[in-house]
Amino acid sequence: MVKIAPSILSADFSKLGSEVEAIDRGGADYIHIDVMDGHFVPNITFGPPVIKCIRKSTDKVFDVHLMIENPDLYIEDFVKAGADIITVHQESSNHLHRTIQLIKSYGVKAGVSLNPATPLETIEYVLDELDMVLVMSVNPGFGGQSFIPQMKDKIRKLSVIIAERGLEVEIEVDGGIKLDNAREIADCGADVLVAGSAIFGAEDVVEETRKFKNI
Ligand SMILES: O=C(CO)[C@H](O)[C@H](O)COP(=O)(O)O
Ligand SMILES: [Fe+2]
Repeated sequence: MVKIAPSILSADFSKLGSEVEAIDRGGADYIHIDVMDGHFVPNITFGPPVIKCIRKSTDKVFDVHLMIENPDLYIEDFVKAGADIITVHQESSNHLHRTIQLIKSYGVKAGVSLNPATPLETIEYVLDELDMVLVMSVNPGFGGQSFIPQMKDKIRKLSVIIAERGLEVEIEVDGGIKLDNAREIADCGADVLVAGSAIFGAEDVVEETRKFKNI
């Protein structure tokens, strides 16, 4: 069954604890946490202190999506704050293999994310080191953008590569996922669907999370 990872990027930050409790109650598998530094992407969100605070609100898996430059400098801080999966961008690391080893050295899961324009070939030689590949289906930086349709082909191709190589790497897809395209994206081979504005923009966040779980 496809996993659902609501992105707190679109939550009401003035009540972040109760927003996280709501997606937990709705059946979220992962809590997707978007960290932006104003350099790698043209937006700034939050860092380890905020993550440490919301760690008290749920036991669910913290799926931390780092959209930052020099990620190696901050991995330890995110682990200490409560991250379970740490995903870095392929485009943000000069020594991606080293960054992946660093993440795994702390006993947490390692993911690599690809911007829409970045080919799958760029992770060919690190794929067997990974727990997750995060396929960005919008250009990172903001919630509420539209799904880029060409990413369906990318998800399908990645799914075939993972199966052919006999790997256990989850495919997470992030950006522009709504109730009306979620099934189709899952059918392309996605294991985890991120949804931010679609869930937190709804009247009833618990109910909307449940609807995603039931697609
Ligand atoms: O990483 C992200 C943006 O860079 C977000 O996780 C993503 O965009 C989710 O928001 P939405 O579901 O509203 O598109
Ligand atoms: Fe994200």
